[in-house]
Amino acid sequence: MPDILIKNTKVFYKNYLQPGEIVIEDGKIKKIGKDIRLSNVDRVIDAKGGLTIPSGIDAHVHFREPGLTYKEDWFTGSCSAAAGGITTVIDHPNTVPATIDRKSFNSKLRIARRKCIVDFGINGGVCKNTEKLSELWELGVTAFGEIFMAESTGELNIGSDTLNHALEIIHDLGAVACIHAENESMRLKNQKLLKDDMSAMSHSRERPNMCEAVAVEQALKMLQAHLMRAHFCHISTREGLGLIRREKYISQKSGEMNITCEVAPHHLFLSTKDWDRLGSFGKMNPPLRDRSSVKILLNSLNDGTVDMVASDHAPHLEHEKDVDIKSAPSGVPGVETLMPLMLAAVKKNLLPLGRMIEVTSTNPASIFGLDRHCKGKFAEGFDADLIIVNHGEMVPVSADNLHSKAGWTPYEGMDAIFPDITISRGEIIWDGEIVGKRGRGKFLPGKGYAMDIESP
Ligand SMILES: NC(=O)N[C@@H](CC(=O)O)C(=O)O
Ligand SMILES: [Zn+2]
Ligand SMILES: [Zn+2]
Repeated sequence: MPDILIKNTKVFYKNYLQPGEIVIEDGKIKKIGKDIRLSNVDRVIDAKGGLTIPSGIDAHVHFREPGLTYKEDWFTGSCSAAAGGITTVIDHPNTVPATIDRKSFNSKLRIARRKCIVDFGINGGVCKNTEKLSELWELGVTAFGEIFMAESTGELNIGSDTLNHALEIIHDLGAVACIHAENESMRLKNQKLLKDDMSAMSHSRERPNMCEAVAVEQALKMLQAHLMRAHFCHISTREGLGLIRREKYISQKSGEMNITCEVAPHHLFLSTKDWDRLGSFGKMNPPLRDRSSVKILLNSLNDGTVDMVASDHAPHLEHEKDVDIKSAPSGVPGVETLMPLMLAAVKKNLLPLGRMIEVTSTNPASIFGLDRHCKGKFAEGFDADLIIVNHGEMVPVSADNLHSKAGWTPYEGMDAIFPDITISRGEIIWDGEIVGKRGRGKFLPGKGYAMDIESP
């Protein structure tokens, strides 16, 4: 018997927004159609004329567990995801311990399996552990990285020799390298020059546009040498993006390389203008950028140069952030507001709904191989990972309504459209409150997974 029939809804199907109905059975989309008559179904959801679209896949979160659970843990992080319409996350390795070998990977996996309410992948860390990368790959990491070219939370940054060596190994494994591109020596120089500048804006100056662009260029040179594919995390500048655009154009012609990139919502919806309002709460890496980069990021999301949006959900507590700009940790929470901000952007005609679905679901699934787990496609036979947006009205973001342990948001008061219902593999996990069970989230192993290697 089918589990759910969603009726009286609009779907984005075959490139059109059209009235439709969806039947869900055994966690999968069984049928998409119109006027579907079912004699027997467990539950009928009346979407009241609202939208039903794919839920989000957030390929860049820091859920902080193990080690930093006072900031976030797999349960609170995943509740935050569910309430914001995200049903798959990929966790990044700068936890304590960092996810850099069998032991740390297995312990993170055990915790996530016990606590996570959405489906998840785990990325492998890259530091001096180059001899451990193949074992991490076989354990089922989704991808490698973020690989830190400059200092950020967790001190996992590596020099160019190690990076080059690691890229070679990752290429041989057939895995994807995710790169945090900022140039460390330029940052260090600026840090010295700016040591007495206590303005919040000094963080943007310490890591200027060129700091990203130079690192992107360095990384691209290495990738060219290995003829390998890679993914750039949170690209934030017109200069960095310009280099990626050029590379994409050339490699598309030759078919030799395949570069993808993401932008973070804080680089799309905030800018250096927000330093005044946010102070040290606006500190993240790469930093807030001026309006000219912000505009280009949005255009590039529309024209296809930017492949996806990922939150870089990096929670720190209020009291940790509420200190001077130099002492504050970098990072802002964002997994719960990613889809709501994007839906509001669609409503404001900043991008079409179809493109939003591509950059929040289709593309992250294909880039990180989650399509083999039936993710990222609104089609019969694929996982029923959906959000229902009944009302679709714009509401101001309020930290009081969010589920992260961070307890604050850089988007306070900004327009957003939150999902009324989030469905993960056919189960309602959010309907105004969290109803998904702790530990229901499924581990989605990467392509290198050799099942027998994992310890019990
Ligand atoms: N973005 C940040 O400023 N911080 C991230 C790490 C990172 O993505 O660089 C964190 O984990 O806190
Ligand atoms: Zn980063
Ligand atoms: Zn990050």
